[in-house]
Amino acid sequence: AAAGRRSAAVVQTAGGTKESGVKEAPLDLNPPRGTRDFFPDDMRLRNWLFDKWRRASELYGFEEFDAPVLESEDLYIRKAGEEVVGQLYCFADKGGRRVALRPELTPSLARMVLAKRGQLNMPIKWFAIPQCWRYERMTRGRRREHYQWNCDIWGVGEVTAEMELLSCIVRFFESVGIGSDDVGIKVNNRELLREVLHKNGVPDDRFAAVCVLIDKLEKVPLDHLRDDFRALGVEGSQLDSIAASVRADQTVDDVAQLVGEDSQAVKHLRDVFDMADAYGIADWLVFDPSVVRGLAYYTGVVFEGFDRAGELRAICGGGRYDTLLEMFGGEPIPAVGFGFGDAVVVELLKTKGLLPDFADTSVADAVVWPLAGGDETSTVQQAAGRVATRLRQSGLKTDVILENKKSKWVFKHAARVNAGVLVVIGADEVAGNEVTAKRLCDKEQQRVTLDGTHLEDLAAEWA
Ligand SMILES: OCc1cccc(Br)n1
Repeated sequence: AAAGRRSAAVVQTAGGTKESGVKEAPLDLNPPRGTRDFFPDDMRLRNWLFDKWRRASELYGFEEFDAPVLESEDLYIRKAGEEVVGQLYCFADKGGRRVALRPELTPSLARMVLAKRGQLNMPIKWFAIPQCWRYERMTRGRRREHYQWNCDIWGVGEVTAEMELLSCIVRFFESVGIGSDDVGIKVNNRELLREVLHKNGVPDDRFAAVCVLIDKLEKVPLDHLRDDFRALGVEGSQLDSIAASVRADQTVDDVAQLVGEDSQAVKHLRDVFDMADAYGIADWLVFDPSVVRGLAYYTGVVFEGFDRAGELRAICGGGRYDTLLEMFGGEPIPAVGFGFGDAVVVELLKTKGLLPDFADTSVADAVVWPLAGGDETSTVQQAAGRVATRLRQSGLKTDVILENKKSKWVFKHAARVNAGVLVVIGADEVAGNEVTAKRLCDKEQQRVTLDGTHLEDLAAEWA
């Protein structure tokens, strides 16, 4: 098709292809707006991050799962005014079905649990690293996709589930060199807000939508949201009292005075902080009654990782969502989980000088170089294929020089892929059923017979 753009455009039609002679616009070489290409250097960092996420998950006994990136739009139709729903990347497919690129993973997980209800060993401790999507007007220049590490525990109503998740997050941070002086985790309990709403006469069916608005208070002044609160029937002194209850500068004792020490919400919060020491995460946790997170379905403890320098957006977040299955017509199962995006944490690692250095990545242990170009090209290239196959079967990452290259190029390439040994095969070597192995760190070399496993042994030693 690119060739077609240079001469005459070749277009695919129902009856095949035809020359149209019409010059098409040059192909846009950028990825679609808001998306990223991952060239090998980018992929090395992504794989490194995902590996750290996977190791933390497996350390805590989570099992990996996944679901389609494309889901029925119905999974995300919620009326609480959430940003993630307002930015749904949705469309009608060729069958006229309303579908959406998943903006988050939890609804897919809920669908899977409901589908297998009664057949799953509970509790579920599952993790995934899905690519998630949103369709945001690019005026804000933000991404439309990110990879988000998710860990979820289903079937446990106890605070122990929250502790598993919070400490799993901390272990990840520690595994990449981030400490509790760099990052904290704000912890709150939406049940507090529910109790405050009850005290202020706000009907329970307004709870989710009020939480979504309260979440916006972090970025938007209360006066800018009064109309939205009024639309929910929350206004005047009632609103001021609710806004006062979520002020960040309060302790658990302060809110206990507000809602009563016998409050379940206060008890659950105290349990989290009381257990934090046992999990080695007390230094990381900060009570913050202003944190409610932006998802409508959270019902209990919520939490949010933040950089203590206050320069970045939330690093991760999550919470308890005990009634989500009711949204899908099922009997509720207690659940708690978090999402951890791949963007902010990389910014944090950059500012802390903690990004890994991949310069020494071993792309190949050995490079096999057939001295092609003469009458013997085919012979030496076949010999190279046999030698490379033997080395690969012995477990050595092996690259082959695929065309006639000058020595300077070959040595530069071998250095770029950080190979330890160069195996040279010319007509002489073929005739003697040998190869010449060169150790690249000091240029020591040996003629090695291809009989037996001498080559594999030496290459493994020199790789
Ligand atoms: O954090 C909300 C979100 C959802 C999907 C994609 C991106 Br980028 N961000």
